[in-house]
Amino acid sequence: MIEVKEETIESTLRKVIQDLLPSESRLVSFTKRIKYIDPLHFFEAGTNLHMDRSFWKSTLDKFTLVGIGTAYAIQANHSHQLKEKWDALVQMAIINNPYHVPGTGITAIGGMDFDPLKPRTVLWDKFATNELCIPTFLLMEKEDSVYLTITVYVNGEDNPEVIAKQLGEKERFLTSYRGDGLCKPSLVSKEEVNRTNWKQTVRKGTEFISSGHANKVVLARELKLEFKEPIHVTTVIQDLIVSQPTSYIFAFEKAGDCFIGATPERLVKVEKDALLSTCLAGTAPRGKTDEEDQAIGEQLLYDPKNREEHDFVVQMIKKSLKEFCKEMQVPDKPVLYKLKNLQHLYTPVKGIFKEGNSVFDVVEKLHPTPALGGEPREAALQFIREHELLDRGWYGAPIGWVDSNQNGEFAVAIRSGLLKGDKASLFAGCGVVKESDPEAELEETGIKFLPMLNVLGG
Ligand SMILES: C=C(O[C@H]1C=CC=C(C(=O)O)[C@@H]1O)C(=O)O
Ligand SMILES: [Mg+2]
Repeated sequence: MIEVKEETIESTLRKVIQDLLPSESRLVSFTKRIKYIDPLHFFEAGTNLHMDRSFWKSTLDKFTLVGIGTAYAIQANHSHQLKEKWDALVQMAIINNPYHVPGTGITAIGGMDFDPLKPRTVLWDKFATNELCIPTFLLMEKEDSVYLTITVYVNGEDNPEVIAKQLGEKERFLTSYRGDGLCKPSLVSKEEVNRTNWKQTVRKGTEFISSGHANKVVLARELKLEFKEPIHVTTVIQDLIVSQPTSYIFAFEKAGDCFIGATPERLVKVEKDALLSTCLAGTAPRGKTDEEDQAIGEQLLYDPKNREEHDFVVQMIKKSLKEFCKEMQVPDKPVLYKLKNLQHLYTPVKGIFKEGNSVFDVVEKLHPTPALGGEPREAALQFIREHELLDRGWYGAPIGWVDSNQNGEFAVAIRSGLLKGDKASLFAGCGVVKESDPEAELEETGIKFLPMLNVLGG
């Protein structure tokens, strides 16, 4: 990667393009600090330019990314190819970024299939098996500082003046847009897909476990929704930010379809040499009063079935992260993680990241953890592939971002749904262990639909 400093887009492009052969291409990026603008205005403005959009927010870190358009998309059949392709691209890139803050310089946002071996249905036809999108315009907000990175893929025959002018016009539109046009969705129908069959699948899961084939299998189901008019994505994001302040809010749009959610589950965060991960499994509802809520929480903390579900995740993450960390801190007991609609057992993991590894290596090693796949992984995946009546697509898989300075964060895409115009599919799963009761697991998945269902007017 070549770093250049203190030039305009046009002068940088001119120099880069004149050195390229007609058949050669380069990614060129330019980061600057801009005055405060509302990230949701910027996101909404993207629809008017008919460009795909992406969104990521970690409310706790006061960190937001909004991507508009696609300067370059990395698609791959296998997740390990993402890293190879990303490294090759960044190595050749021309990066003009005087700031050493995560989420500046070339930054990509993306996700992947939960299980690339499960045959696809039309539901997810717009989404690649693995995809990283490097947006043309990327807004990064940290605390109250806002940065804009403009990235473009040029070849030796491009005209620097024309490109710079077009980018300038779009930038002015995106950064000056003020209309929010918020519009609440009106739900007209709701269908729990295969509700009865799903309980039978859970029963099959417990039999599979009792007969010694696995210890845990995570099974998911789908809720189909229909609306009066196409769902307004910006409104959904805004409502998720307000209702789920302790979750990551994400949205990834592809040719009009949008995968969106509010997940509490961090898979991995890498910033310089600090690594963070999360074990999240074991669930109970919130109480209606403080006393009831505390009592439910206490019960969850000591409930053997939920502790077992949780412990498989802790053991696996601990074991998997050893090779990546010089030091690691993992508390030996979970605490409660409270969300608006439910509470979880939670064990945070902290480590000192060993040099020479990347966030992609960790994602590949961890996915799927027993919070989404099961234990042991292969037997659980085989069971899910054969018996789950659902195309998970990107649900339950890593979703997140990475930048050219090796920072990045991926969450597990749960509490999510796929919006397709005036229709939506929501997904929710639960950890099935030997003692699982199908009716109780059905109820648990029912609560897990709520973060998305509530903001969609259900
Ligand atoms: C699979 C989901 O949740 C996982 C994460 C936390 C708790 C879980 C549980 O208690 O079953 C699940 O393992 C989902 O929300 O769709
Ligand atoms: Mg559970």
